[in-house]
Amino acid sequence: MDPVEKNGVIDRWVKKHLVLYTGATRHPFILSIRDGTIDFSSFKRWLGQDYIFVREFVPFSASVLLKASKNSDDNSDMEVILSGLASLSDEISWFKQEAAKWDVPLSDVIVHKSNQNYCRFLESLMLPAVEYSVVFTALWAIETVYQESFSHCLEDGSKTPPELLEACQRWGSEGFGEFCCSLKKIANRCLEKAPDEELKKAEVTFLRVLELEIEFWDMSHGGPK
Ligand SMILES: Cc1ncc(CNC=O)c(N)n1
Repeated sequence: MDPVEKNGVIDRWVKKHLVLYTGATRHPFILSIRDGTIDFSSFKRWLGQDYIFVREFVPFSASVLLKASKNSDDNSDMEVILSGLASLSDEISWFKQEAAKWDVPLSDVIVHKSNQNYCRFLESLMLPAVEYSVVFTALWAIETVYQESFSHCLEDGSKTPPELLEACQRWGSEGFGEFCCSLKKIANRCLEKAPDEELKKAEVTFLRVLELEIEFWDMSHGGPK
């Protein structure tokens, strides 16, 4: 493929896989937050499981940072990833505080199968052999699903319960949106230079993230286990 055709790879993939993308970013769980019908027990289930996920997401982000320091041709990549890592520290504190507020005991959360699958997938991406463009695509997709989902709950006309506004602002804020925009630019730059085979791998990884995000929402939204 010539370089011109590869421009805006991410936008092309989002368009090409719009049904799955929308499935992840407009999931019934998110729509129930937005229309105020959410069952708080679902939110609590999500909170406990996401705390475990985020703890696994830290070493994943660190592995992307390590790959940036070795492979990237642009120094600013590292700064973007580092700022993401720094906010994860704050995020872990938030989860603990929020869990206390909702009486969710984080010490004895049983890891749900869907969460376990997702964490295993992150582990597989941490292997040194996985290309920078592939892991960066995953990083962009993971963050963007949350950004698109939670910002939807803050739009005009949404009836998000006040108790959940803080959670929505964490990922739905303008600042997080800008962060995702920076991730997208870097992902596009890496993908433009990637050989076709690597590009294919990155696309498959993108689709896998979307599936895993949908399963994660399903787990939160579903009835008691
Ligand atoms: C399942 C899942 N996907 C994406 C995010 C957002 N990234 C870090 O917080 C998250 N917390 N949980």
